[in-house]
Amino acid sequence: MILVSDLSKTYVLHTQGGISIPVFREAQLSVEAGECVTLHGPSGSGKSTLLRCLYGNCKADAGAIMVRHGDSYVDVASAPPRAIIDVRRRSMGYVSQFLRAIPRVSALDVVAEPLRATGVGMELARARAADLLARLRIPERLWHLAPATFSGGEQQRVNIARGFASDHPILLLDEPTASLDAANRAVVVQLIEEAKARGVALVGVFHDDEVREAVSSRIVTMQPEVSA
Ligand SMILES: Nc1ncnc2c1ncn2[C@@H]1O[C@H](COP(=O)(O)OP(=O)(O)OP(=O)(O)O)[C@@H](O)[C@H]1O
Repeated sequence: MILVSDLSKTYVLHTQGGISIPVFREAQLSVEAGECVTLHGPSGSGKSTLLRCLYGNCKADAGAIMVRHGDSYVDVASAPPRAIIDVRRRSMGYVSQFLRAIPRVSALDVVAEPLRATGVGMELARARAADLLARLRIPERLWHLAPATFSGGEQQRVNIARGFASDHPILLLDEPTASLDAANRAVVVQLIEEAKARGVALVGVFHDDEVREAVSSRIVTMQPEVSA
């Protein structure tokens, strides 16, 4: 589902004297349907940067990121924005650490939106959204409110529900359980297991050792690059 080859990334801090921060060099990664590959390594080793490159949010300097999109592949590292938007709509979801709350849109519709974008009717999309919000223990009285005023943990759970509501065959998870309690972490582990069973290819970063052990089909270790 994903094939990363020879991917290199160095950040250049143009506003700070052009200092270079090498993050990874000629990184390789492949992810099959039905597995959850975990990126693991010390803080600063580039886990989030690699996830952002996979999603097309961060431009690599060299290399390719072939992502399965319908019957063909798109190289996210070089594709035009229009192609990346289509990959995100139909093939690849992303659960970031923080919810980007949209003013005045209810939690239910925030969660239903990715499904609506793939052509699913409002009623079905909202029913699926309600099911996920209930599983993630968001009280029903909050479903019709915009999540901007929700607690950090509630916002994160809405974000997770949004990621898992869609039927994307690829899902990227950037520390989805960072501010959750044990009961909610267990729900996320369950959702990941169900996604694997449906054949979804997942790539994730999990700081929680127990969650990482529970969900990982494979663990890929990343090491910080040393400046030349
Ligand atoms: N937007 C950016 N501009 C410049 N440098 C950045 C940027 N984002 C990350 N970095 C640098 O790149 C390196 C890798 O950061 P990244 O966030 O990918 O690491 P990580 O392994 O996810 O870390 P953590 O476990 O702490 O979240 C770090 O040294 C960081 O300072």
